[in-house]
Amino acid sequence: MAEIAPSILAADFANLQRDIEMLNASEADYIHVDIMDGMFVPNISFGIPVCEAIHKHARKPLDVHLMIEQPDRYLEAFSKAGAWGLTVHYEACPHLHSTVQHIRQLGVQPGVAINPHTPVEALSEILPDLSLVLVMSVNPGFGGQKFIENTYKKVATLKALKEKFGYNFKIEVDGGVNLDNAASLIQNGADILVAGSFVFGSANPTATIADLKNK
Ligand SMILES: O=C(CO)[C@H](O)[C@H](O)COP(=O)(O)O
Ligand SMILES: [Fe+2]
Repeated sequence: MAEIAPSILAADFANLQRDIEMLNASEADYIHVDIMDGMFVPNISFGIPVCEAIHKHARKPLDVHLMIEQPDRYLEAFSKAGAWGLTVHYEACPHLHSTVQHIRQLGVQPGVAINPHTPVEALSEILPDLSLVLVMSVNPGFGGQKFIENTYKKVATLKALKEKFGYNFKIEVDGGVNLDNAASLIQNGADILVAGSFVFGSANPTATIADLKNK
């Protein structure tokens, strides 16, 4: 069984409060909040005021995924906007250790995300400092993409490192997650599954969250 983090990116933005209330009443463990700047990724999603608005109604921790360049500029603002966790991209952070320490100093759980082409081994020196490693199972920027199969191997490698060194970080998988790949992801070591379009595109999102949770 894994924890579930539905991605609000796939919600109906004109009915955000309604969709947050649905998540509050569901078996979701977190609300995944995708921030895209049109620079690190080609798409723009939403920013700090929307994160604040989500936080006002959410009764689940906000798992904030920053797909932005130079994220250090905005860590404090997202922390004040209610982030429980702040995940930055390895590919966007030349001073990753400093960025991670900054997140922790803000009292927020630090996470690092890796794109599909980035090997898990690139994180070896930072793993002891992390609460979360987010493995992108699609190229970041858009919901509704096809799951990349190589993700299983990366999750298994991370799990082996956790066991070998006794690290505490959770392994989160983000992109194209559905009921066809959830069980294998969990078997390979995933602790948290992000699902956007599979949840919000289903006829009964509450039941879909429960189905994913009970895998
Ligand atoms: O970070 C993301 C995209 O960059 C999203 O969290 C992810 O794509 C979730 O959406 P879906 O489940 O529809 O793939
Ligand atoms: Fe995400």
